[in-house]
Parts: sequence; structure tokens; C-alpha cells
Amino acid sequence: MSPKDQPEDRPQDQGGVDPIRHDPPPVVPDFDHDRAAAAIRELLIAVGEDPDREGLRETPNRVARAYAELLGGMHQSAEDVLTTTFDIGHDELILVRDIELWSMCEHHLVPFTGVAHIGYIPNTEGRITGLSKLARLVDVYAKRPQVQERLTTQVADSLMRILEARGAIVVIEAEHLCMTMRGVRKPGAKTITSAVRGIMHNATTRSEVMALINAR
Ligand SMILES: Nc1nc2c(ncn2[C@@H]2O[C@H](COP(=O)(O)OP(=O)(O)OP(=O)(O)O)[C@@H](O)[C@H]2O)c(=O)[nH]1
Ligand SMILES: [Zn+2]
Repeated sequence: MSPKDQPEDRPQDQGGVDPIRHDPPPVVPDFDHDRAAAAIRELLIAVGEDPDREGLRETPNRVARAYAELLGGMHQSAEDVLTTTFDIGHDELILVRDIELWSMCEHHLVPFTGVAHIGYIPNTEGRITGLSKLARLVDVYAKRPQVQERLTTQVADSLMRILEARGAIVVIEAEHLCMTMRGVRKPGAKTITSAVRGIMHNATTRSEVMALINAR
């Protein structure tokens, strides 16, 4: 879908009930540094390197630390980051656009990168969260072995579940390095995914939000 297009209107969903809801994925307690470092050492041997030569001696530990950071969302939940909420009586659209994201394709374990646009309509009490928390929410789900579609739906479902929002929309535009640096090698190809929830299915609301997302 092009970001200029509207997601398909689904009149049956206008009551705010969506057919597919994703349970939050389990949070894994600890990153196993020693196991990751041992695996990297094995990988170096498999490609024909000498993991004991000077330049590589610390590499397994460094790469393990890097992966602990790059996949750190495995040890966090959306509930951890959407803790700060305020009831300020604003019950209309809140949209944060162009949130940079880096995630890790679960098929090749190479990055995909781009931007997320997140909009939601709070519940009637106006329960909202801090703007930075929306960017943190993206990171919780981006920093895992991922596919873009699941990342998109997990962010949207979290807003509905935790903030009890009346509607949510998440649009992600990303370039997958597995399509750029290897395989089909098509640099510049953008994948665009969207997830629409609750009253955001309303055609007028949604087209207003898409216009704001696409305004440059
Ligand atoms: N739907 C979806 N596909 C993805 C995502 N990230 C990577 N892929 C695709 O996952 C597919 C994996 O295909 P396979 O045929 O199993 O793996 P492969 O032989 O390495 O495929 P090529 O990338 O075509 O060389 C590829 O088509 C990737 O482009 C994603 O976020 N969503
Ligand atoms: Zn990939």
C-alpha cells in the first residue's frame, strides 16, 4: 500500500472491535552473554577466520554486547514504557510522525530501518501518555527479531490495550537491508505497512490522519 492510499474501510469494525488482537509476547528475563559470545566465536571459525588472532580476540564479547543492545526489546514490555499517563481531558487525535526506527529482520538477522508514524485517539477520560513514550514503545518491539508487519500490529495493539485508546493507527515505512546488501539487491525499495484500530477505521478520521502523515 502506498502511504497516499487509505487503508481499506471496514464498516463492520467501526464499533471499535477488531477481529485480530495480538497478545503481548512474553518478556525473556536475561540475555545470555556467554552463549552469544560462544556462538559468534563459532561463526568466525565457520567463515574460516581465526578467532584468536589479535584483531578478533575481543570480537565475540563485543558482538554479544552489541546484540544485547540491538535485541534489548526482548527484555522489555510495552507496559514497562507506557507507565506515565496523564488524564488531561484531551480526547482527540495525538500523532507523532517520523519516529526513526532500527529493527532486525528475523529471517536474516540484518537491520531494517525507517520511520514510524503513530496516531491515537484517547479514551473519553483523555488518558494520554508522554510523547517520548510512543518512541520508546516502537523500540520495545523493534529491538527484537522482527517482521515489519508484526512490529506494526504490536505497536497499535499496545496503544489499544494499555491506554484503552478509542482508536489507533500505525504506519511504518522501512528499507530492509536484506533486500539491499544481499539477495535481490534493490536499494531504495520501501516497504509500507499500516495497522488501524477502533474508531480510526472511520473513513473521514482516517483520511485526516493519513493527510497529516503525508504532509511534508
Ligand atoms: N513479509 C515480510 N517479509 C520479510 C520481512 N523481512 C524480510 N522479509 C522477506 O523474507 C523472505 C525470506 O525468504 P526466503 O526465501 O525464506 O529466504 P531467502 O532465500 O534468503 O530469500 P531472498 O531474500 O529472496 O534471497 C524474503 O523474501 C525477505 O524479503 C518482513 O518484515 N516482512
Ligand atoms: Zn531479511
